[in-house]
Amino acid sequence: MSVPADLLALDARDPLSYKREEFALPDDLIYLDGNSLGAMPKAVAQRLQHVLDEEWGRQLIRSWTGEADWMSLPDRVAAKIARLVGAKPSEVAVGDSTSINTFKALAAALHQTPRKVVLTDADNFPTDLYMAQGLNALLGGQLELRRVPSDQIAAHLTPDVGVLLLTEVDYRTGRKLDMRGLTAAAHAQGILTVWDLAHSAGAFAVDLNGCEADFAIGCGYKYLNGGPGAPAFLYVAERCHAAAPVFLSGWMGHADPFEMGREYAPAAGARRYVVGTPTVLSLSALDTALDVFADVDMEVLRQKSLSLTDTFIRLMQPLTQKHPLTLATPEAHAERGSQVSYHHPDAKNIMNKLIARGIVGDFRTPDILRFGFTPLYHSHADVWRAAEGIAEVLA
Ligand SMILES: Cc1ncc(COP(=O)(O)O)c(C=O)c1O
Ligand SMILES: Nc1ccccc1C(=O)C[C@H](N)C(=O)O
Repeated sequence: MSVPADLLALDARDPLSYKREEFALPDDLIYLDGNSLGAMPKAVAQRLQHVLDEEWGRQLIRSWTGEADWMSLPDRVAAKIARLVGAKPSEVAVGDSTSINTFKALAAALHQTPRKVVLTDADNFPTDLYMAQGLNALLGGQLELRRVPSDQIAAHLTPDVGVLLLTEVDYRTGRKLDMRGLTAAAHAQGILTVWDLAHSAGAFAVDLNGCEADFAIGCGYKYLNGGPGAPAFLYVAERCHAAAPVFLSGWMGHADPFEMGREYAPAAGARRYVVGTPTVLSLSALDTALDVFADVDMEVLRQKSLSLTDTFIRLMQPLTQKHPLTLATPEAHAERGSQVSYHHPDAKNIMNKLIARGIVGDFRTPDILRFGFTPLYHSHADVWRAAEGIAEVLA
């Protein structure tokens, strides 16, 4: 069997098809895991070679301030991410991991309210829960981490809740929450919001300012393609800066680090949330990876993402009749991120077989088969080939 004509026609008029060329991806692989580790933009290799040979190798310490200007690299990367998440450049700080930024955001948010309850999704990504637990230990156990199923969040926005900590797109099911509606409902009860955009940033247009979000965090190595362990980001709405203290007050977030003053004084804007020395190699990789988005209209990207996931769900539908396979991802576009997941009792074994055939997705406990779609490098033909391979493995 070969790729059906209707899918080839969709690919023929795909406005993003030229983007595939910008990525180094093995031809014999259908890589459906850009939601865990994004593929490598080819330009990153050249950029890193330049950083090694010239910026580090020849210019050495002069690169902190010279042409390379490593000191401002976090801010330059922040400006590129800000465009993708609907924020002002001065509201985004780049560096550290998502986990650490979750700690910064949660600590700063809790400081702005006398309330002690953190409301979260019971199935939130583990690190979000763990960071809240660690912060609670630091605060002497005064917090209550209240976990409820995601469809009951709205009903639990009660006046004792101080902070709402949510991941916009669920890493297991791919279900997308209504960030605008939940943020407004939280604010109506005097609750601050911390949104984890790990599976949102770079997957579709995020509108933090439009949603009046207070705090957000996100990953650099998933849909932003910044490479393994890429720096993460923290968003703090401008109106929260004055009241959001910098607890991890490192010298690189100081207003004038080389003044070497004895007292901490925050830098302007979100730069204050940068802690220590910028990780230049990984920041450089992320900086160049973000250039892939420079000419991309995020609405066009979203339309293609939905077309890919719609196609996958349609092609998989007959398999759900024949096998103990059930769709875990909402079919409504407004409730879907850029991944599609299924429950299957033998999910782990099936995913291992798929990976052995070059169809790379994820198994997630307890029974989830997860497939991530990346409009920058997937075609509808890839979706069809993936579904064919899955059908053969299930058979
Ligand atoms: C929702 C979510 N938050 C956070 C993380 C990861 O955080 P970190 O980069 O600190 O490992 C992930 C994935 O690893 C994730 O899916
Ligand atoms: N950072 C990683 C390191 C190793 C293996 C996976 C990850 C992931 O990012 C997993 C991802 N957060 C997920 O949604 O499952």
